[in-house]
Amino acid sequence: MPKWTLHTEFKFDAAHLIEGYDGKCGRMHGHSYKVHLSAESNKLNPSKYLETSDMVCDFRELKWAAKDAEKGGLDHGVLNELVKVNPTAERIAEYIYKETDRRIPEGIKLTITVWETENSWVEYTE
Ligand SMILES: Nc1nc2c(c(=O)[nH]1)N=C([C@H](O)[C@H](O)COP(=O)(O)OP(=O)(O)OP(=O)(O)O)CN2
Ligand SMILES: [Zn+2]
Repeated sequence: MPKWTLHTEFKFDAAHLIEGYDGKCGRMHGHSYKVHLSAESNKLNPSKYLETSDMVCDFRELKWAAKDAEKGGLDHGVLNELVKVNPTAERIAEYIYKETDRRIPEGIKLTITVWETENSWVEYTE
């Protein structure tokens, strides 16, 4: 069976605090988040910008979170307001997974990796 795996990376800057955290991370502060996203599929699909079935999904659909928070993304946003859960790296990765999954065709296996700092990252998949 054929298999395609897309990989893309992007960055966004955002503020957050971890609610209930006993320490410095409980105060509002910022991170330059890096996100790596992979999308695996056994078939190709049409997309918003291409009618023929020649893409797993459009790279542009995978990178929505890099957009300005005022334009539907997470960049320069306050994550506590945007993601509606306690914005640990784990929850941010889960949020990006769910939001990306609903924008792309069915049958694509996503894996999301979020770096909160250069040395600390989390991977999320379902
Ligand atoms: N499992 C998790 N642990 C922590 C998270 C998280 O999202 N998941 N988040 C934080 C804080 O957001 C904090 O800002 C990051 O902490 P840290 O890795 O310590 O980053 P620093 O840049 O402050 O690193 P130092 O080595 O302390 O300078 C904490 N834990
Ligand atoms: Zn933090």
